[in-house]
Amino acid sequence: MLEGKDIGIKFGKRWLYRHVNFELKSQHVLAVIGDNGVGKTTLIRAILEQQKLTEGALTWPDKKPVIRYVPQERPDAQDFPLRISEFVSLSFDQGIRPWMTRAEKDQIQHILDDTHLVELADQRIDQASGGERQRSYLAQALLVDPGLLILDEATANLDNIAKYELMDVVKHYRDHHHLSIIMISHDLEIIKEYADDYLLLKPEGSEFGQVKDLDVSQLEVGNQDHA
Ligand SMILES: Nc1ncnc2c1ncn2[C@@H]1O[C@H](COP(=O)(O)OP(=O)(O)OP(=O)(O)O)[C@@H](O)[C@H]1O
Repeated sequence: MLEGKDIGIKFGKRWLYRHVNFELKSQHVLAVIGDNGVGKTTLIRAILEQQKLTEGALTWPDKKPVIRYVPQERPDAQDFPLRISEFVSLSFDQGIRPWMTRAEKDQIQHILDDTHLVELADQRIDQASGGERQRSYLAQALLVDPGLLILDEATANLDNIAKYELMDVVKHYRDHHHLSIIMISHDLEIIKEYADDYLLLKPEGSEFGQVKDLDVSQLEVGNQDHA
């Protein structure tokens, strides 16, 4: 669904990387990995058309899908005393209509159910736990039924139970809603469990392949569990 061909990004005189090649297959999970500062988020910004490539191209062989981006933390979510159900519903474009239709309410209910948030629907998001907040960001992203979901270190601050809970929801949507996923992660266990392919970014030459063939010895030791 997405092809990156000979991508290079340069800031000033410094190349972050050159000759980056990868492919995101439909309903696959692509893990983008690499050391801190190598340019993982910059590549995501390029996919979101917020960053120009210096060379190479990103192409969508079919129609470009609806894309939703889930970051590690959303400081804006903390600024308003919204209930989780209200936060999730912000994805709807209601225009000037202040109420939700029956169909929209049903969709919210469905997504809250899938993300295990039904009992927390009236909880304020600024008072929710890290795992509950991440599931709320995910629910908001999934509400519009995207074709591509981008997770930017979405599990980095979560404990073992919460991160597997979150990724199981993502996996369910991948399997049942024709969803493809790009995830930035430093967590090798999560990558091995949930990702199909990997793109290892390195200034001296990037590598794309299947996770089952990933040689973990070349990754920075101790970098797995933090952002
Ligand atoms: N607009 C910009 N102008 C100049 N330099 C930039 C710009 N955007 C990013 N950089 C630099 O590019 C490098 C890569 O940043 P990026 O955030 O993409 O790395 P990352 O791999 O996501 O890092 P981390 O794992 O720490 O989140 C950094 O050195 C950053 O300072």
